[in-house]
Amino acid sequence: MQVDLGNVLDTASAHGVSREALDRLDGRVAAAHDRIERGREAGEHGYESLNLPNSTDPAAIRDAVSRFDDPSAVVTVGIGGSALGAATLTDALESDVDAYYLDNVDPEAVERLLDSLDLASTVVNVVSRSGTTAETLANFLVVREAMADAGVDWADRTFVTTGEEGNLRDLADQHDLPSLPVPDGVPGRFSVLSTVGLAAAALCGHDIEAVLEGAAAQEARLSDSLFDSPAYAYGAVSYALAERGLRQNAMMPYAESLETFSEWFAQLWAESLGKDGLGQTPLRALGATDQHSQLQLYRAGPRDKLVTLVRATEREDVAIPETDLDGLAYLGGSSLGELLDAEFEATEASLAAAGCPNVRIELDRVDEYGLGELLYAMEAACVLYGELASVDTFIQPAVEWGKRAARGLLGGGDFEEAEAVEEKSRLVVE
Ligand SMILES: O=P(O)(O)OC[C@H]1O[C@](O)(CO)[C@@H](O)[C@@H]1O
Repeated sequence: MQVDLGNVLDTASAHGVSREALDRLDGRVAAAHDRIERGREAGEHGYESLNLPNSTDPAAIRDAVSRFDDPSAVVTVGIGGSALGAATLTDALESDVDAYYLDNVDPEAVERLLDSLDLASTVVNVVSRSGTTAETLANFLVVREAMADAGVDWADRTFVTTGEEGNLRDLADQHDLPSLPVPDGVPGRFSVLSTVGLAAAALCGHDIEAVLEGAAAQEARLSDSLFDSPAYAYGAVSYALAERGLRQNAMMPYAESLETFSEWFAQLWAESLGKDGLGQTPLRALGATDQHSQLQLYRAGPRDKLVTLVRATEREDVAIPETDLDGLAYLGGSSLGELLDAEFEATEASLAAAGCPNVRIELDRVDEYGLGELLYAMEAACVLYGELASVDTFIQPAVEWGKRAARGLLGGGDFEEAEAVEEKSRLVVE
């Protein structure tokens, strides 16, 4: 995996992040790296996430899921970090096992999915670090009843990943369900390289060892200089641009297989760095598709964005047939992959020509190893950004208000937030 900052330097006159500015910042990167390494050594909350390539035991995961041989489908019931990491892996990789995610409580979508499945050959993979998340537990209760109604022994088809305490742990112990622990010190959004993200991947037959090897390769590149570590180069330049007002980051992979990766990145970047009025808002885009929807804004709208372009340099390809249609000869005989690469490079240059900084991230392939590299590098980039911005990267207190309000509205307790919902002003125009 490589990170190319060239277009940031080429647009320095528009935002000030020049080579000299990066050289000055590199001193702070060294201090931040030192802090991160001390946190990793001590197994501190959050920093422990960066030890996962070496601490996760793929054999234990394989052993735990081995009872489910040859499922037709795996339904992961989890939300946020308890779904997005696994989904990034299974949505990017091919498998004979269909992987689905119940990471929302939309009744129509849940019913549609359950009606479409052969529940007798489906594995239900319930994941919750806290074991108390309302959406996850509600969905699981619905899935469990659907299985019972279909005459399927749900306890025989359910696998759990959760903490030592919580409703889900109680339920797993009560019914002696096969389970895996979530690792200590690893926040949800940093848990893809653990039992949380890898159980579903193992159930779908993916090479989870290769995912960890790719991650370990980027772990080995962490150093006290951004010029030696692709992860730190990305984290440092994103921070430096945000400090200069570019507080939006459009993650734009040029691979359909990486679309879910952008969702995973959005949680990582938003929930980790969105604090104290700071942060960098992640935008989700897809190349080449969003050249035809969002690029106008990126080039000619507010000068407040970094665009991150991601691609794989090796992939399957499809030839474009020769044609005698007028004006299309330039396409005939080339391939969709060549066209996609031309679009990628043209968009990169078009952004730079408009003074919009962009970073190129290149993987060899979208495979287990490449995904391991990418996921780990983005996590390390986020941790470094958090250090440079002096925010607590590993907490997310702002999400609790809404949870209390929703619970109060459902009679799950006396929460002042629920009252605030009731007191909302109304100016309805219809
Ligand atoms: O794994 P859990 O505890 O169910 O939490 C799910 C998600 O909800 C959050 O706590 C936010 O509400 C995320 O940080 C987390 O990834």
